[in-house]
Amino acid sequence: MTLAPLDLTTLAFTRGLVQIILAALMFATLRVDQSFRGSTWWPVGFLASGIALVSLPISSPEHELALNAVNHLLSGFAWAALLLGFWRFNQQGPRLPLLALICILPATSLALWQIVTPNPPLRIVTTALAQLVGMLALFATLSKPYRDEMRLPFRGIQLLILAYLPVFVFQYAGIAERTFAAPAWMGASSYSAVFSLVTLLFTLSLAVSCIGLQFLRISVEHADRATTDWLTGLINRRGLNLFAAQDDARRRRDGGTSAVICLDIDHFKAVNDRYGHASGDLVLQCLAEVLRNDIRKRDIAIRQGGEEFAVLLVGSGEVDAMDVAERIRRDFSTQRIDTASGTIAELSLSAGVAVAAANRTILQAMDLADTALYEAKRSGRNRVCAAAV
Ligand SMILES: Nc1nc2c(ncn2[C@@H]2O[C@H](COP(=O)(O)OP(=O)(O)OP(=O)(O)O)[C@@H](O)[C@H]2O)c(=O)[nH]1
Repeated sequence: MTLAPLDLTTLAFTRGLVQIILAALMFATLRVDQSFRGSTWWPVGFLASGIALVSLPISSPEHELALNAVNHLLSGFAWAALLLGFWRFNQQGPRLPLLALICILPATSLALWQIVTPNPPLRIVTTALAQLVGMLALFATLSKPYRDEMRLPFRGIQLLILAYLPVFVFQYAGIAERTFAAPAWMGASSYSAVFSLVTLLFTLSLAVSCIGLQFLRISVEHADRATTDWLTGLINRRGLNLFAAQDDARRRRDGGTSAVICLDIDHFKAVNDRYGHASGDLVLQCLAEVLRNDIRKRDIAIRQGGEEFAVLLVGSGEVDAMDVAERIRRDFSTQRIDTASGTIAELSLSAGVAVAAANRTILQAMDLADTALYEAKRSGRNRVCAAAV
């Protein structure tokens, strides 16, 4: 049994059309994302590669150079655009020398063909090299996802590249050496047709992965926003519940304590009344910054709402928590905030501290810290009180 030879040019044209349709689909679906991180370069890459393939069957002796140029330059640019998209998506800066190499290789191939000597193997190797460099650079980029949620899909695309790479190398090395190692039951042109179809599958999977990644990013950012306070960038009350549950589980498992500090700006209403609501917002942002500076990386600063804040000190006890609360109180009191209505000075806050242990959850400790905070307000403000045990 042998497979009937397939028309390779028609297959390449079909692949090109599919890529153009995929690019249009990407543009349409990814328009929902306002930041367009990565997304604009991805469809640009698929579009460029699609146009290069669609131009293959066009035969016009007087425009041969132009057609060759379109085909070569676009295929290099397509990989450069795809890579740029992944770098932007992964929050990495562009590596310009690598991009230049990917664009220059097919151009060199074209120049050699047109100016030096038409040499089919050299032309194929040089052009394929650009795609190979692009693929390897993409593989390397996917090894370092910008956040944990992307690890699994990135691994998936790496596997895709690993599966496609041998087919790619085998095909181009075979053509270049003119030693086509197609199996006996499959004619040489059938093998090329299989290669073409595998390439189509690879391209399709890559395009679907790009769309999937973009939607994953949007949903991850929505989830972030749901647990983040928009004004200060701190964790909000909903986020606190998640971290509190995690910390409770950790302490049940490993023992030890964690501490919470509840904080409330003193006479904040007077600040709003005197300097305006926008200036009040600056004070809230200023306290958020003080909190960020005064706690460790593993601790969590929370804006509970209004001018009420909290800090979860993971693995800490009361003595440490009292020190941190005192430091925050002191640092906040030295802040000066310039506003259109004058400089806001004499800022102060009150704080209450409590400890969560095996028999007390973070949220129960928060209630106790709140009572201690009330005590601090009642006894004159601008002070830190520990919860009565
Ligand atoms: N600028 C600004 N003000 C807010 C925001 N959320 C709540 N507030 C204001 O915070 C003020 C809280 O006032 P109070 O609860 O009376 O507390 P206070 O004036 O700080 O008094 P004490 O806590 O007793 O020292 C109110 O005037 C609210 O309008 C916000 O997001 N931005």
